[in-house]
Amino acid sequence: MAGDERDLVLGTAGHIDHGKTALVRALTGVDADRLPEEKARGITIDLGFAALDLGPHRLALVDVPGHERFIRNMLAGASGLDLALLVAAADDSVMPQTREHLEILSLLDLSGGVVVLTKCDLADPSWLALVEDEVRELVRGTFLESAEVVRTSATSGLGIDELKAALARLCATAPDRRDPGLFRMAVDRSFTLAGHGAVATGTVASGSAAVGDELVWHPEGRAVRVRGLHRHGRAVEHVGRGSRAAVNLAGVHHEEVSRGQELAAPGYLQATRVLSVEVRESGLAPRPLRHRGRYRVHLGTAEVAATLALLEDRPADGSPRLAQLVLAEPVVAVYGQPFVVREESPPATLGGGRVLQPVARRIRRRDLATVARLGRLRSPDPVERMRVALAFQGLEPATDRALCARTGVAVGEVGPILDRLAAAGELVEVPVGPRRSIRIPAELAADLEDRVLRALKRLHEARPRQSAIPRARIAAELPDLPGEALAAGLVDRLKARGAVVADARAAALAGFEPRLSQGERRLKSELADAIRDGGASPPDAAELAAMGGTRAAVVPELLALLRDEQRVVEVGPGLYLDADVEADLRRKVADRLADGSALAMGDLRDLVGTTRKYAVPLGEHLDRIGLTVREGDVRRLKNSGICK
Ligand SMILES: Nc1nc2c(ncn2[C@@H]2O[C@H](COP(=O)(O)OP(=O)(O)OP(=O)(O)O)[C@@H](O)[C@H]2O)c(=O)[nH]1
Repeated sequence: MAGDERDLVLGTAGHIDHGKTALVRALTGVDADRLPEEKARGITIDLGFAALDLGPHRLALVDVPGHERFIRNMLAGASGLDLALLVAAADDSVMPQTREHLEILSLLDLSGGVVVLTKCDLADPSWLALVEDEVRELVRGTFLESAEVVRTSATSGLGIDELKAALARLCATAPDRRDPGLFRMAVDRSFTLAGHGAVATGTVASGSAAVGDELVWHPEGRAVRVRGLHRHGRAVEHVGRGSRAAVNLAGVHHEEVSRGQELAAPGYLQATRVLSVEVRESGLAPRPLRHRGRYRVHLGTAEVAATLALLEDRPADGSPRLAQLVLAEPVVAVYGQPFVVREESPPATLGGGRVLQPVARRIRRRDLATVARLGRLRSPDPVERMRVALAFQGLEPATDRALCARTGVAVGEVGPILDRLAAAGELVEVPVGPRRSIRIPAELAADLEDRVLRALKRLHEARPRQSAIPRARIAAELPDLPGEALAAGLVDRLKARGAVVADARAAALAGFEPRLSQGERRLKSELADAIRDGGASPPDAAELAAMGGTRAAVVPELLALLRDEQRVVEVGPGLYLDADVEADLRRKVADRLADGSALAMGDLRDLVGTTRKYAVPLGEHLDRIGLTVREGDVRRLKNSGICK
């Protein structure tokens, strides 16, 4: 939400027992430790939630566990945070999970926060000054470098008002996160509500949802309906970005819903097992990331086993490397989404990064051109990212919503960017079906056109006697193209720039001339003569083949050549009439039927002076070309004017 009223998500971070939960209670009055075991042991095991109104701003507080063993729960809570509340207890100072949480929040790309020295009632001022120095040293060079440091005591109430004031200042000044405009929520908890069914809770990462909306439940990809909504415990009609939401779902059983799954607007996300990413090593990592290393990847609220495929060597400056994550289970992600890489045993946070391709194919390290293209997705320029995403997309159609997920461009800006690219000639429209077309990068269209030209060249070489190649045959030569419409569209583009000559049926490279031997040329004119001399009773296929003698095999090609030269007309399978004879036939039939009369088969036979053997296919030919229509045993003129 822009301007002076905002919904933001703030997460606690810090070592076990450093007073995170007590601080949340002091700020909001809510005990975020809700599990009986948490209360019994006095530690946070899973995520706790509370809301804090700060004047015009509303903060959703996520309280995370500090214990090392529950770091995966911390990671689930840390996804989707805008701001951090990093705590260090005054009597304990900086401890291992203070460092690890800070590192994880840095990897997750948080924009800011407040540092809190808790339990200040337990330390004297000189000690406090030392702890504050240590904490300031810790955050140097991180996103909290310029964060305010506030001293508090949950026991005495010291500093709680100052902390609220600091948080209000932070809400007012934190940079706006761009909202792609489509609903998305990672599920962090699910339960059943008697009489209402499944409820999934989470932090709304983007967009908004209203009661009655249809959403998709991922990674299953099933449609579900929003039956009811709660925001911070109150029934509401809709929830938006930055809210803690409980979504009552129709269409799914609560036992099926679990942490790590997501709810999203239809058409937005697509489940995948391969993500292209950029990844960097954590400064705290005890060992480097390995190519083909098996790790745990934390993405959203999901935690999935994955193999890391590094696509680049380690850059000297420590900047992130291009890589792919091959996941053991499908996940959903969007462009730019941060993730963390950990190892189970011994447990350690090794690194993290952001997603560049939320749906990817495997890329080989030695495929340098593709690796370089992937690198271009790092661009801060949305137009460049769109270009690259479309190049990767190739011929697969993508909706604006899918492109939004793949580029991080807000859904409303996708169309205008595509229009701009099309206007600049960078995108061209090609047909992919009878009434469907897609826009593809001009570069890809040029590559495809090149492939059509090469296919035509191959086909001409294989059929030197054929003046043109049927469009269907050209399409068959490029089996990976989706459907004949695309091949036909590419032929038309080539025709428009004069590289091929084509009609509705067939195409040839511009300047191609069929090549015939002397004997073949002679045979061709003999065939033409025989067909002409046969009049309306020309030689049939067997007779024509017999004329070929030892060259019988090339007869069909020579006939096709005569047809392409419009010297003969194929009136039935293997049955050719001289072009003049065929025109004469049409004229005679048209004249005869001009008065609306009907023509029986015997009449047609007598009219053109042939036998029944020929009259039947001739009649069918006249129907096929639209001159006549058959009504039972007779034919009538379909409409006038066809016969010229
Ligand atoms: N004296 C004093 N004790 C505090 C203060 N804040 C918390 N404590 C105590 O410190 C202990 C741990 O506090 P929690 O708030 O549960 O700590 P936590 O960081 O949430 O712990 P985990 O979530 O399990 O990591 C509890 O016994 C609290 O009563 C404080 O300001 N002063």
